[in-house]
Amino acid sequence: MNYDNNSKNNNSPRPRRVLIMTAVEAERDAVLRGLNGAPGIEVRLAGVGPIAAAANTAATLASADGAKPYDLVISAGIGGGFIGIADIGSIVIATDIIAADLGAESPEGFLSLDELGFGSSRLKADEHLSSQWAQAVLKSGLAACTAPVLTLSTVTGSAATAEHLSHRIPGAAAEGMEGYGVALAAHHRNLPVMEIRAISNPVGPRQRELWKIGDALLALERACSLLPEVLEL
Ligand SMILES: O=C(O)c1cccc(C(=O)CC[C@H]2O[C@@H](n3cnc4c(=O)[nH]cnc43)[C@H](O)[C@@H]2O)c1
Repeated sequence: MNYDNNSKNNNSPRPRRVLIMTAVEAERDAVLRGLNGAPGIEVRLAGVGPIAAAANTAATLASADGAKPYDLVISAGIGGGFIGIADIGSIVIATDIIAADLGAESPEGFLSLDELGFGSSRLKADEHLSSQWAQAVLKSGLAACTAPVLTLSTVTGSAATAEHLSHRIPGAAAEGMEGYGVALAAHHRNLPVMEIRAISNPVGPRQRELWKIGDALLALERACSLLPEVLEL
């Protein structure tokens, strides 16, 4: 990817037109409140789950063909946090975006896409921008970390599955349902990608009534308010 850029002190070129994909309207509205009209960043709905997210991101990227293309894609939303790693109300910014349930079961255990020889279930997030954003979030007073973020078609709903995922993907801090779909669409166009998850619930036994969606949306809004400066837009 080539930007004409004057970005300071890094190897990543500075993005000029940024696409943020959220699953649902409440997340989109939180992101928009945070951005507060910042130029150069557009927010679109991905729908829930990796399939809708891939299709809608690909369509949105294609719609820019012939016009000014996007040059950075971000998957943003609330998510589950792995217990002891990412607490409710904290922010996780992905180092790696991993399709954690894409593969095959076998008597010996789960086989990923990589192990099956069909490609990779792990896509790298833009390292520099992700780290800059996490540092800015931390500096603002919110808890934040960079770590692998899992994408699943099925929200984890038991301690056994949470433990299994943690064991299979060491260091995973959060899970959501769209990141890999958004990232794959960006990857097919050689575009850099990031994923941010504001933690609304622990990964584990399903207790939907205990999800702190308001806290997570507020954290998402605050993190997104820092994005224009991080991207030097
Ligand atoms: O009910 C509401 O007001 C509301 C507001 C904002 C978002 C929602 C959602 O239900 C979003 C679904 C979205 O959240 C992600 N998510 C959240 N927790 C998890 C999890 O533990 N595991 C996987 N995904 C999670 C996911 O990306 C969904 O698309 C409701």
